[in-house]
Amino acid sequence: MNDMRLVERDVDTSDIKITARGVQVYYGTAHALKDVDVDILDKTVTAFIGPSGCGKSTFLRCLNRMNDTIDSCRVEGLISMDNEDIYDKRVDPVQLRAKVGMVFQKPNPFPKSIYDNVAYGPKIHGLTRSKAELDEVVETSLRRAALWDEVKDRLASPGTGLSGGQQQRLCIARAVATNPEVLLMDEPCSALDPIATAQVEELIDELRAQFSVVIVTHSMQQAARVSQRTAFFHLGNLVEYGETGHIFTNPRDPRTESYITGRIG
Ligand SMILES: Nc1ncnc2c1ncn2[C@@H]1O[C@H](COP(=O)(O)OP(=O)(O)OP(=O)(O)O)[C@@H](O)[C@H]1O
Repeated sequence: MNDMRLVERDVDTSDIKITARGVQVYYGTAHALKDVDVDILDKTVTAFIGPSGCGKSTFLRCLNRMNDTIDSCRVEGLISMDNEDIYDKRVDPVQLRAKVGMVFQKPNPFPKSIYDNVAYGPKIHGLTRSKAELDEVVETSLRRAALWDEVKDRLASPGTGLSGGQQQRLCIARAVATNPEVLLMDEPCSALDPIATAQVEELIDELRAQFSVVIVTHSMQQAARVSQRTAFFHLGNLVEYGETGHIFTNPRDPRTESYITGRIG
């Protein structure tokens, strides 16, 4: 961990965007997540770290109800965004996922043009009134994802024809096109080379000016580089949560220390 570049960035806000209280997740009878309490801050990057199978992705998927799509999965407890229960019967999960966007481990552009990949969300959610407005949203989103200059002359080409790093930035553009309030990223750089990883990390830092970003990562260096808050999970428990610099230099719990020093994992 000696080469880790610990960046002590200020957390710009203390506004809480998402609150979780007593969250339990079961897959059938298997208890995957146990009594998780956490406050996720607005305009902040929060990293979820921990050994494989500890429940990071499961908890991430709770935050936009992606677990609803898994038949065996049951979520208990309270998760609220801006003080509204996201599991309330009146909440439409499709609308929720426009507000809480997600980028997955493997870039997964739709088999459509670059333009249509980005235009898809605004179209289905009726966010634009004219072609000119939609064009503008597509351009702005591609610019926010630092991809515009590379694709502006081939917007009609298939998204799947881009490089892996470009495809992941296209997926980020697609996620930001619906103007989300939270962006969830599940190991977004694991399929990328170091250059594309650096581009996505830079982008994450820029995106947090506009909204809350939650990232699952296996790379502690990445967590230290991009996040201001870190949550360490172990065996389905949220063991420790706090400022990233603090978690990496002065963890309170011996399990956190063992993980960051490479003794468990
Ligand atoms: N769809 C599923 N059906 C059944 N069990 C699942 C499912 N998804 C995850 N699990 C189980 O829930 C537990 C937590 O898994 P999860 O994928 O959330 O962990 P993780 O920390 O994200 O792991 P990794 O770092 O390997 O991606 C594991 O025991 C896993 O086997």
